[in-house]
This record gives sequence, structure tokens and C-alpha cells, in this order.
Amino acid sequence: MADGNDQQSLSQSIKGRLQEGVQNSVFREKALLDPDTVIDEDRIVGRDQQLDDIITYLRPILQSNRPPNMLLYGPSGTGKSLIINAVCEQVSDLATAQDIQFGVVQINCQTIKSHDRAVYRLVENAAAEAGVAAEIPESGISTDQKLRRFYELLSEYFDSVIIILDEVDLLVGRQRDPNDEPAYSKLLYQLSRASQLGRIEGDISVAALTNDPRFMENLDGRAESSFNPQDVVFPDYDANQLQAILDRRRDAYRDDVLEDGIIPLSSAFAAQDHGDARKAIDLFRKAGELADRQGEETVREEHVRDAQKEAERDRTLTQMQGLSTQKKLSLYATAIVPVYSNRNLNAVPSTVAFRLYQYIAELLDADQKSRDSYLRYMTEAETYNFVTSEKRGRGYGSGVHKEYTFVDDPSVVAETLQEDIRLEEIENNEELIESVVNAQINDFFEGN
Ligand SMILES: Nc1ncnc2c1ncn2[C@@H]1O[C@H](COP(=O)(O)OP(=O)(O)OP(=O)(O)O)[C@@H](O)[C@H]1O
Repeated sequence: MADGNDQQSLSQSIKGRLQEGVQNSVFREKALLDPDTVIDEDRIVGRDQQLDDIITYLRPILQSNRPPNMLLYGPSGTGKSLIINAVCEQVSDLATAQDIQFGVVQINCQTIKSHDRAVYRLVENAAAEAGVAAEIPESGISTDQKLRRFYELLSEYFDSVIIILDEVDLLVGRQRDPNDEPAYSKLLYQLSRASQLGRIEGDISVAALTNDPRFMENLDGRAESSFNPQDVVFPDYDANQLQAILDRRRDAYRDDVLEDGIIPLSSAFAAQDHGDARKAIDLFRKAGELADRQGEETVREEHVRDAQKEAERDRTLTQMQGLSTQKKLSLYATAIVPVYSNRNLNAVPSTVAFRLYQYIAELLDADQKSRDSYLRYMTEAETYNFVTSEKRGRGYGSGVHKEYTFVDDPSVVAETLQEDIRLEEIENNEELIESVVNAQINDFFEGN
């Protein structure tokens, strides 16, 4: 056990290391790169039309009129939450000045499993917004009783409320039958009807946020007609807009720590997907975190590339968790072909990959599946978007074969899988594997 002096020096060294980390960090105000921060208006880029629309729709609150319901849709990271929250913040300021009790009740539906839970979360959030207790239990009472408490809270404490349902399409609930009404449809109907029927004294309006442009088609007819929203569309950002978004958060970093290429590169990577601002900001932040972790004074392009690799690895890992061992082996054997190949080989011929699969399966003492099974596994890998494939009439030799191209960097896929399946044997035999890969490729191109 450490004695008193040891304890003291240990805690001093922890303090020292903590302080050192803070002082030497490349960040000045990292919160600017936190996805949940509602940034100032002057940092918002390229959403003038959407801001105009939402300002127009919410202005009636300040004239003590009911605003319309709204449907905000567009791919992830296109600013739906940011824009609605930014306008609500300003409405809130002006409403307070006019003595109007305005509230925002927001839930993210992604993790909410049922209609009942959603209503309870609304009660909790409305109570928190009003600064009072929810006063009802989470279970043991009916959903109707919860809804009544929700209406009571709104009527008692607010003149006007915006209910924001983020990721509304994910509030499906427990459908016993695919034809059952999804939970979001029921909730939208109840909330819009309650307002129309005067069950709530003040003015309420629902803003539903979704990535699904066909969301309205899934609504029950009566929900559709009572919800009846104003649409606001959020298109993808292009690389220039992403650059402008990052540029306006440059001050998250200390002066002179960013190499020139950091912002363009982070934006270019994010634009490759669909122009997701969240992704651009995440890369921009992670690059700095990597620089901090390595104790470096500047953020370099290499940090952005490493951050992008890490993000790919995380995504790949999440997607791969569901695959069986045989599927992982098939994908691994295919990925190592371009990794170990001496030629510049992007598209992997299935013939070569299958031979590698057989070799690896033998090396690991695993079951060896047939060529058909291997091809089937790879077709599944295609549906998960790990690879794309093309059929080729073979110029060299005979027959038709498939060629697989990896969507992400194949070395990331191989590394991820290598960590996942028991592959010590592979690590011990890397040179051998490299020679097998190249022998098979040579055989293939020489038509053997
Ligand atoms: N026009 C913009 N200007 C500045 N920052 C933006 C802009 N659009 C989005 N962002 C930032 O990108 C991140 C993601 O934005 P937001 O959460 O609003 O996207 P979303 O469309 O609601 O995504 P999702 O559908 O995944 O919830 C946030 O950090 C936000 O501040």
C-alpha cells in the first residue's frame, strides 16, 4: 500500500498531468464542436430558406396565435435540429420580453420503444420545462392518464408550446402485426387533435423531424389530415458549404494550430457520403483529439486521415458485429487480396479470393464452405455495402467471374476483422499469406 508521501506525490502527478493536458491542448473552445451545442446565429451557413420558413411559421407565437404543425425533412446532419432550436431560442427570448409563456418540449424518438414511453417522456420534459415535478409514475397507470397529465401541464404553465419530435419515423412501437398503426401515427393524431379540440388551453404546434422524405405516406389517413404540416426541406450540403460551416467554428481551436488543409480535407471526406455536417464536424474535432493524444502542437492532415480511418473502422465494426464467423472469414480473405497484392489491384477476382478463403480456413482449422457458399456470403456483404461487385467475362483464361471492390479502405476492413476473429495464426503467418496472395494473383492473371 502507498504511504502518505507516495499518496501525495501520486495525486500531484495526476493533477500535473491533467493540467498539462488542458494547457497543451490544441482546443480553445471544444464545445463549439459538440453536436448538441446550439451555435450562435452567425455561425449558421447556407440555410437561409429554411430559417425564413421556420421564422414565418413561428412568428404567430409572438402575436398570441397558433403556429402551424411542421415537418422538417432531409438526410442526417443537414441542420434540422439546429435550425428549429435556433429559431425557438430567439422566440423564447422575445416571448419572455412580451410576458408570453412559451415552452419547447423535445424528445428524440430513436431510443423510445413505445407510444406509452413517448407520452411519458413528453410529460417528463414538459414538467422540466415548467420547472415542476412530473407527478405521475412511469408505469402502473394508463397512457391516457399520462396524456391527460401532459395536457394539464401544457394548459397550466404555457401560453404556447412547440413539441419537437426528433427522428419521428423511428417511433414505431410494438406492432404485433405489420398493419398495426405505428406509434408515431397515433401520437401525431392525438397531439394535433388535442389542440384542435381545445383539450389544451394554449397554442401547441408539433414539429416532426425525419430523414424519410416519404414519411407522410406512412401516416394513417386521419393522422395525416389532422397533423397536416407545413414542409421544410433540408438538402445535402456540398463540400464548399461544409468548409464554410467548419470555417466559422475555427475558433474552437487555438490560433495557428490548424494546418491549411484541415478544413478542406474534413469537408471533402464528409461530402463523399452525402454532405453531412455532423460528420464534417466530428472529423474536424477528432483530428484535434488525436493531435492532443499524441501531444502534438498542431493538427495535421494526417490527423484528419487517421480520424477518417477511425470513423470508418467504427462504422465497419458496428456493421460487422452481426456477421457469422464464416461470413467474416469470406470478407477477410477478400479484403487481404488488395492489401497484400504487389500489383495495384482494386477489384478482387472472386477466384483468387475464394482460394484465399480456403487457405485461411485451413490455417485456422475452421470449416471450409463451398465456392457457392462463399459467393453467397459475398452477395450478403454487398447488401451491407461492404463491397460492390461486377461480373467479368474473363479476358485471361476462361469463364465468367465476379470482381469485388471495397467501399471502404480494404486494409481497415481487414484490420477490423483481424481484431475480431481469433486470428493469431494469421499474425504469425503474414509473410506466408502475402506469398500465397501473390502466387494466386499471378496464377489468375497468367490464366492457370
Ligand atoms: N447550416 C449549418 N451551419 C452550421 N452548422 C450546422 C449547419 N447544419 C448542421 N450543422 C451542425 O451539424 C451538426 C448536425 O446538425 P443537426 O443535428 O441539426 O442535423 P439533423 O439534420 O437534425 O440530423 P439528424 O437527422 O441526424 O438528427 C450539428 O452540430 C449542427 O450544429
